[in-house]
Amino acid sequence: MQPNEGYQYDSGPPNNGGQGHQIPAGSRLNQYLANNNRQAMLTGPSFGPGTPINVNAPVFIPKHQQPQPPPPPPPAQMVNQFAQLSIHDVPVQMIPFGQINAGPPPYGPVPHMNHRPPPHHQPPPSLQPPPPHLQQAAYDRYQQENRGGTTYFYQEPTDGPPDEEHYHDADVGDGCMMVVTSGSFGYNAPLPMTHMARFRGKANANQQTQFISPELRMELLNRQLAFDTKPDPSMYQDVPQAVEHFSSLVPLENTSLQNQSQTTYKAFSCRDGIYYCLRRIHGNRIQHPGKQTHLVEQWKKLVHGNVVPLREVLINCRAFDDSSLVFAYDYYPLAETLMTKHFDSKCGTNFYDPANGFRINSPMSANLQLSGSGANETLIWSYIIQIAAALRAIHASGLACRALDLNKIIVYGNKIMISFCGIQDVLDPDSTPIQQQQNEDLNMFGNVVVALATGRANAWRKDLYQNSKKIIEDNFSIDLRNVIGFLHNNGSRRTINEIMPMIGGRFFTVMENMQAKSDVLEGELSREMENGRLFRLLSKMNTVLERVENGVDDGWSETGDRFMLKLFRDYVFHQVTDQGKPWLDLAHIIQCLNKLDCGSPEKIEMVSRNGDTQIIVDYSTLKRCLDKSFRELIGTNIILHR
Ligand SMILES: Nc1ncnc2c1ncn2[C@@H]1O[C@H](COP(=O)(O)OP(=O)(O)OP(=O)(O)O)[C@@H](O)[C@H]1O
Repeated sequence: MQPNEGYQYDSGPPNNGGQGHQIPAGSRLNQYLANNNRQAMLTGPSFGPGTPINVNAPVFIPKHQQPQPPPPPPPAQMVNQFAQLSIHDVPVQMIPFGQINAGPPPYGPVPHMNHRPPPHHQPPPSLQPPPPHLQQAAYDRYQQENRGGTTYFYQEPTDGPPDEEHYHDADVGDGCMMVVTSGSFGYNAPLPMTHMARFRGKANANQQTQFISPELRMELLNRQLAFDTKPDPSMYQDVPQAVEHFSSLVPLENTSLQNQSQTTYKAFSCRDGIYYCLRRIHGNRIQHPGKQTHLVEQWKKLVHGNVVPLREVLINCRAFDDSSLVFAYDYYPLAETLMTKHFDSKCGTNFYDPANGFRINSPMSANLQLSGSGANETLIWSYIIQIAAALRAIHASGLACRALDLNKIIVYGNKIMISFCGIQDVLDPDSTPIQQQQNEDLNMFGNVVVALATGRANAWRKDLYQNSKKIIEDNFSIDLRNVIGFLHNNGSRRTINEIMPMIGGRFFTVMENMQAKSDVLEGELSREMENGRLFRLLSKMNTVLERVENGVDDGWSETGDRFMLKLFRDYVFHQVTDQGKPWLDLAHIIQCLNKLDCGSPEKIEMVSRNGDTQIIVDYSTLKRCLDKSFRELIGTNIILHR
């Protein structure tokens, strides 16, 4: 290796029994180091060998220089601290569905990495595919049980993870990996399910301050799982593989019922790689596209936080063996309707797997329960404010919702959104004046509030209304009664803006709550943003380090800039104390990586494992080494998948 600008090295120290290389007193190097950071030398801890070098982390001690016999294990405190910061390191036992079930293979494209290990690179024994008899044994370990129409595959209890990582059965959902429901629902969840269940372990203080909060993480993981669900094609023979540019259709409701006129699916768009919510209108042929769909463009332009955006309309679509009308909306994973949330939950026919947050409706939920717990007044006001905001935007765009009921309002996190807008305008182009249609929206809005307040989905019906009024008078504030009275007052001309004075100060409460949530999320985002940056840096480093060959250059990883990076890797991750104990400190790792990322002028001392080479180098040089090596890689024979 040639000396390079920005770093120096000497020819390597003699092996002096773990004392490291002594920098000669009076040498220019010693003076340089002494002048540079005198203060740190006086106060900083000396972990390194021999002369206390002015670096802000212990010097890497080559293995053969460590004192013999091998030191006792590091103090529990240090190890624990590091372990607490790591993701659970318990080996996760995952057996692909294809190996536990003689049925169809796992669905969806299995990512194929095309990884070709070099000839001398043997996978560790644990990664070798198990012999057939062991595969059978793996299959045998899975028990099958039918509970309430849902078939669970679960693993017989084994020795389990180490004590400190023990999860209660409820946490891992009986090791449940695969959920098949009777009838038409059979979702094959991807393998990460098992490890996601493990994330449910209690977070400790360190995790809470340094990483995303466990509740939010679980919520996001659950949503991710919903994105990843794939349908079982053998059970969904009537669901097409593709609908124009949409593929991987997953029913979001029971599609096997008789006489359904509309059904909903999650689908993946090959155009932009995003999931959408498709609403199919069965057997609907559009005779005059221009006339019937002229309001679609206006709906597509409507952008509001409480309205699910309409993205596309497919007319006369043949994918379902008829002429269907398909509306594509943004997809919100695990969103549920107000009907499901407040009226369905007690009937017990919805399936919810607490281990992975996987939620589907079972076929039994077809018989909707019309009574439920409803909602309390605070929640109802929050809904009123959000629905009013949505209607205000819709009406201001010269449109009317025309279909507003408990099934058309979805709950996503702590916000609610009006879904499936625009369908009515295409199905039933109406010549009624828009004010009248908007007035009708207010009536339907009133119905929703009455239903939520009374806990009966049809409480607004004429024959039940007197009784409903009585319940509301007995249990809710006069302000809420006034709002309902205003929304149901057909006698006068009304606009949605008139509801504002009735909402009054409650508006600020809802706004403050949302602001608080957004602050929390922003805080989480800023932490994760830093993690993402360091992850990219680590990925870059690891693609370069220990690469067996780069094109024709066999010694690529051991020479030049890569040699520097290897020493740096040891400096960052493989530090030991002067007693030879592993020195584990996440703060050190993060600090080093941050300095590398920004190319700090600060210098560090790196020592090769055999102790022959000692290098003083600044981070900016290391950054150049990394960038240059990575450029060399992508400039030669690497195929980049973006
Ligand atoms: N934009 C969306 N993103 C994700 N899920 C959605 C979206 N819009 C609706 N859903 C979900 O689609 C499912 C279909 O709705 P649901 O089955 O309640 O309606 P429906 O029974 O078809 O209503 P209706 O009785 O009016 O026909 C619901 O679980 C709902 O949460």
